[in-house]
Order: sequence, then C-alpha cells, then structure tokens
Amino acid sequence: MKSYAAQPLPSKEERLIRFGSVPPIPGNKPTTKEKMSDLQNRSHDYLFNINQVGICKVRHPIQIRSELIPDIQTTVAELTLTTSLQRESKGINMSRLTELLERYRREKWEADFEGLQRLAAEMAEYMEQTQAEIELEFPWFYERSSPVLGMTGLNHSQASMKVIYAQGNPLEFVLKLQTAVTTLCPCSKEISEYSAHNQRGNVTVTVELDETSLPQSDWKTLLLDAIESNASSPLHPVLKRPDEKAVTERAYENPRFVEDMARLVAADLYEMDFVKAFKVECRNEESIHLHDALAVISFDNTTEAAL
Ligand SMILES: Nc1nc2c(ncn2[C@@H]2O[C@H](COP(=O)(O)OP(=O)(O)OP(=O)(O)O)[C@@H](O)[C@H]2O)c(=O)[nH]1
Repeated sequence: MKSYAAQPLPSKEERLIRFGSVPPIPGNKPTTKEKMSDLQNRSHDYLFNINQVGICKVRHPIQIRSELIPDIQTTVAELTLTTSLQRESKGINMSRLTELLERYRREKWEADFEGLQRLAAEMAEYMEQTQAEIELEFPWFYERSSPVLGMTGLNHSQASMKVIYAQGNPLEFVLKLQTAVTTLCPCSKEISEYSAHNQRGNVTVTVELDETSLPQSDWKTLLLDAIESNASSPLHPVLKRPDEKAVTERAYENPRFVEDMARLVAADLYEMDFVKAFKVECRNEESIHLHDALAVISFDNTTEAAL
C-alpha cells in the first residue's frame, strides 16, 4: 500500500504562502500605545447618554458556595458586564472589563454578594462611570438522595445573580433560579377511574432585594425549597424501584395545576423577609398535548398586599 506520510510536504512557511498568506505591509501608523489615537476618550456632544454599554456572553469559570453538597464548586458562568456612559464620551474603555475579570480570577474571587459588591464598585470606579451592572448565569449543582434507599446523584438548577450599582444608592440585587419538577394534573386525577397524567414543570423564580436586607442563608437553597416543596414531586438523578414507587405515590398525593404551583411558590416568596419583589413563572410541558401550560405571578412586596 502507498504511504502518503513518506512523501515530504512543503515547509510550514511555504504551505501558508501557497494557501494565500502574504507578508504584512510596512505601514505608517503608530505601534505603541502612547502614540495611538484614543478614539474612545475623544470628547464631543454625542447626543445621548447610554444606560448600559459593555460586554455580554462572556463565558468564564466562577467559584460559588452552596449550603448543599458540594459546598464549594467551580461552574461555568455566562457574564454580562456593563456601565453607563455620558453623552460627552464617545466610548467606554471596554478592555478594562475583561482586564478586571482576569484580575479577580487570579485573586480567586467568589461569586457571592460580597464578591459582587466589590467587583461592581471597582468596575464603576475603573471605568469612571456612576452606574455599573454585573449579571452572571450559571448551573448550580447539588447532591440529591433518593427518597427510600438514599441513592445519591447530582441535580442542577440554572441560577443567576445580577447586581446593580448606582453611586450614592443601596446596591440592588436580582436573583433567579430555574428548576424542573414533577406536576401531576388534579383534573386528570379527579375525573379518571385510575391514573393521572403528569408532566415536567419548569419553574423560574426571580426575586429583587437590596444590600440592606440580604438573606441570612444560601439564597439558592431557599429558592430551590420554595419551588420543590410545592411541587407534586421533586426530580431525582437516581431512583431504584422502592424510590420510584415513593415518588409516584407522592405525586399522586400532591396534584398541582400550573396555577397551583405559581400561587404556592408565590406564597413562600411572600413570606421571605429579604424579598422586595418577585416573579414566579411555571411552565408545564404537557404530556397529553403538544403545547405547554403557563402561569406567571409578578408581585411587589413593598407596594402590594397578598389578601
Ligand atoms: N468602546 C468600545 N470598544 C470596543 C468596541 N468594540 C470593540 N472594542 C474594543 O475595545 C478595545 C480597546 O479598549 P480600551 O479599553 O479602550 O483600550 P486602551 O485605551 O488601550 O486601554 P486603557 O488605556 O487601559 O483604557 C479594542 O480592542 C476595541 O476593539 C465598541 O463597540 N466600543
């Protein structure tokens, strides 16, 4: 058989030229930072202030803590880092955002309330702006035991933290958790001689708070409990037959419409004293339809009363 590897190829340099590479032109523009024009910092009347300018879809590992096991974990976040910009400034110094992120990574920064406070304040200062926002969305993992045999495995929810810094005002936070659960249809249970259809419910909880009322314990665990404790059943990574019997019967004992889920989760959030305002979104992936069922509650604890 013919050996292709035995035939020598042109050198790497020759290959690149053959495929179209050309040498750089000499050029006459400055090559040192000091001599380069600084377009971003050129002052003029640029017609509008900008509310938010910066970078998004930044994929970056972050370190988080959890009350559940594993208690310290590295996960991959998608970040959005933005600041305000006055109408007199052409552009922000965008490279400073990833420069800061790199510095915090090297200092083993943790993405908790304190860490976000610190990063937001420093970001506003370094970018010479009065407002800054940081948002990070990441999967949060936690160990889950099966209900009878205690078989463990990892579940995960999608979590997100946003901090809003505005000079002279308390820092505001927006926290979000999206978790999947089992919901069993109460109507189906009521009308059928036997069985009841059930579905996977996707519940998204968003809460607003400020630095004067931070939660005393892990916010992720609090929101997870608000979602799962009100579902027909939580989900489990590992279930043996005795476990499967238990979760099936638990769901039958706790039927929930999508409206029931939204209202019960809202009731738990209403009772959390650190929550200023919240939103609950429940979306059931119907198993007897092609479409989903949806219920949404938005509530402001500071201006509305539940009853
Ligand atoms: N402001 C702004 N910068 C952009 C945009 N798109 C890309 N950039 C990049 O931002 C980088 C320049 O960042 P700067 O922070 O202004 O760089 P610099 O002035 O050399 O850095 P410092 O002196 O530390 O402020 C360049 O690589 C640009 O390509 C944009 O739409 N707006």
